[in-house]
Amino acid sequence: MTALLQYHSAPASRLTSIGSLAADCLKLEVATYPKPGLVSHVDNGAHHDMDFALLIRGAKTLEPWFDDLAAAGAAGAGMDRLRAIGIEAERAMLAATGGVNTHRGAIFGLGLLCAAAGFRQAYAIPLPLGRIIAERWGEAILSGPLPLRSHGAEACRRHGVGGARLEAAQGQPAVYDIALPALRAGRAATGNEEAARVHACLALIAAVADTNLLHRGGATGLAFAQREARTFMAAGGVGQPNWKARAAAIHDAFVARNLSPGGCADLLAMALFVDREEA
Ligand SMILES: CC(C)(COP(=O)(O)OP(=O)(O)OC[C@H]1O[C@@H](n2cnc3c(N)ncnc32)[C@H](O[C@H]2O[C@H](COP(=O)(O)OP(=O)(O)OP(=O)(O)O)[C@@H](O)[C@H]2O)[C@@H]1O)[C@@H](O)C(=O)NCCC(=O)NCCS
Ligand SMILES: Nc1ncnc2[nH]cnc12
Repeated sequence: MTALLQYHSAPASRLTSIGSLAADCLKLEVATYPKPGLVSHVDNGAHHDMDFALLIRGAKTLEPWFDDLAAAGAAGAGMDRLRAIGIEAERAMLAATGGVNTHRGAIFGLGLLCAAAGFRQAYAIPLPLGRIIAERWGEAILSGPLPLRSHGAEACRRHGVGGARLEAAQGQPAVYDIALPALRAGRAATGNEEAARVHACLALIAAVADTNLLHRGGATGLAFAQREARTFMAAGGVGQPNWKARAAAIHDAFVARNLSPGGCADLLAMALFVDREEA
């Protein structure tokens, strides 16, 4: 694959559009209600330091960094280079949000999808983006530096889950196997894009070991969140007549317990990106 890099270069306009699509997907995720415990255009969920405007500001700030990641992917960058850009993007996000971590997980997961999209466009390789991530960067993701004190790393150590790193190294299975089919089923059931996003979000919460839920609520919090989401999905998700009231009741129950599945919010945005990029 590396030899190809000397002879091909990616069309700049297509690469530029990757950052804008990624930022749009982050904005669409925020503009989705009811998402249990999460911030939306309606309320701040279980968050005291974030609101809709702050998350939109965070998303806008990241657009050029997603473009840089796409360009780096197109240029054949290894994980060290992507990590360096990701750390700069984290700094830019924190500067724009007054120090609030709005999108650290998204910089990582969506950033890797952008790098894979750049690579795929540059070499016209018709593989799913998740597979490109796993094959090109999977090993380096798992063997890379581990933050000692991040909430996610702590939750992984304590509860034996894989978190954002393992998801990415395995080619984003929650995006491909859970969120995308749910997004499409939600669309087919309702013809409504926001309802389809709610359906995908609840499907993710039902299945993913979100380290934010573990950090805030421990194993009990994660089990509660998964049980609520599974009951909602088993009753038909957004296919049930009173779906909005039921999803809003789950949202209220998460807020009352201070639970917020920030990882599932990121995975929803990532599914929206793959849905568009691989269409
Ligand atoms: C590899 C890193 C992602 C670091 O990961 P780690 O797990 O060690 O650390 P965290 O800082 O906790 O970040 C992980 C974030 O990933 C999201 N996430 C959680 N579970 C999953 C999952 N199962 N699958 C995928 N993604 C998941 C989640 O992000 C969202 O939550 C953020 C809010 O988090 P936090 O501030 O902890 O939460 P609060 O509850 O609000 O805190 P308090 O108010 O209680 O204090 C929000 O940002 C969402 O995005 C996890 O938080 C990575 O950061 C890394 O290595 N970076 C280096 C740069 C790099 O390599 N970049 C790659 C470039 S392509
Ligand atoms: N909508 C949202 N609410 C809270 N945390 C998030 N992280 C990413 N999107 C989020």
